[in-house]
Amino acid sequence: MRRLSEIRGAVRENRPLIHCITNPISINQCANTVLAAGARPIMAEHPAEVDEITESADALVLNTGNITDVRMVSMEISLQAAAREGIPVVLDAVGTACSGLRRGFVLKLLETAAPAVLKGNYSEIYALYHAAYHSPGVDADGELDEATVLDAARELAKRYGTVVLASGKTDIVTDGVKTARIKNGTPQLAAVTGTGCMLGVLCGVFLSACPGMEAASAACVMLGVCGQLAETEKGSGTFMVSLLDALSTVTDAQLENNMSTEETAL
Ligand SMILES: Nc1ncnc2c1ncn2[C@@H]1O[C@H](COP(=O)(O)OP(=O)(O)OP(=O)(O)O)[C@@H](O)[C@H]1O
Ligand SMILES: Cc1ncsc1CCO
Repeated sequence: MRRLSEIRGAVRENRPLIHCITNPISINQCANTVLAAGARPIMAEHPAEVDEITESADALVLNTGNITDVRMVSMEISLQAAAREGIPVVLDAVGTACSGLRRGFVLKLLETAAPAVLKGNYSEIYALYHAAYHSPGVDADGELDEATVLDAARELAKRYGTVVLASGKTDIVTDGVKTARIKNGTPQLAAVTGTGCMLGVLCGVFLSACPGMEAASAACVMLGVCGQLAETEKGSGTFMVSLLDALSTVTDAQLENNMSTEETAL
């Protein structure tokens, strides 16, 4: 992986604009995550303005956590604008394991234009590969093992010509040939809502500075290490505040010293 310090330095210098069409559950913590990383968020979603806004952005993040008719139209318009202008896209496939509507919509977007990064938790990525798989809710099904998800992620990466990020206890990032496993993190990240969405916007931030494999791996290291630094016995509220504190204050040395990654080429 290119040095995380170089990627972060480029972000802080360029202050990229990150257009996010996302869900109201985690929208505020996502905007703050983008700011903490040194970039600028814009969370616009009106269909009549998103073409213009995507056109002026440095990366686009589409998150299906709370799709509505309006957001679906806006995401299609923005995806077309990004493809036309060569703007990198993260497609965060939230809820694809629990809803046929979302699954069909994400597959349609994937056919329209390959995103730089296709992201989801283990269940969401597996559901995009295996049509019959279903799991209730937006959290990952604890029964899915890493090897099974890695196979699905590799196949999806090859099929759509994208980088796939499957998040979980060990995050998997693959382009279908090379694979990175990031072992940073804490179970507290899964005990508060929206940390997967935060991971998605961090991918968008880093995509403005480097290609998909590096951007997705850097995002996993950043969120995972900051989660470790934020660990607390006080509870979920304090953890979320400490996580944002860590995202905005973490040093390159802390990231280098705490990162736990393995890279393999098939
Ligand atoms: N058991 C765990 N141990 C360590 N880190 C974890 C664990 N579970 C999840 N994480 C980390 O939490 C972050 C979010 O991943 P997760 O797979 O929980 O997302 P998600 O299910 O999409 O979350 P949400 O739906 O709440 O946005 C990632 O950085 C991941 O590495
Ligand atoms: C709880 C929840 N429901 C839809 S999106 C979301 C935030 C985490 O994905």
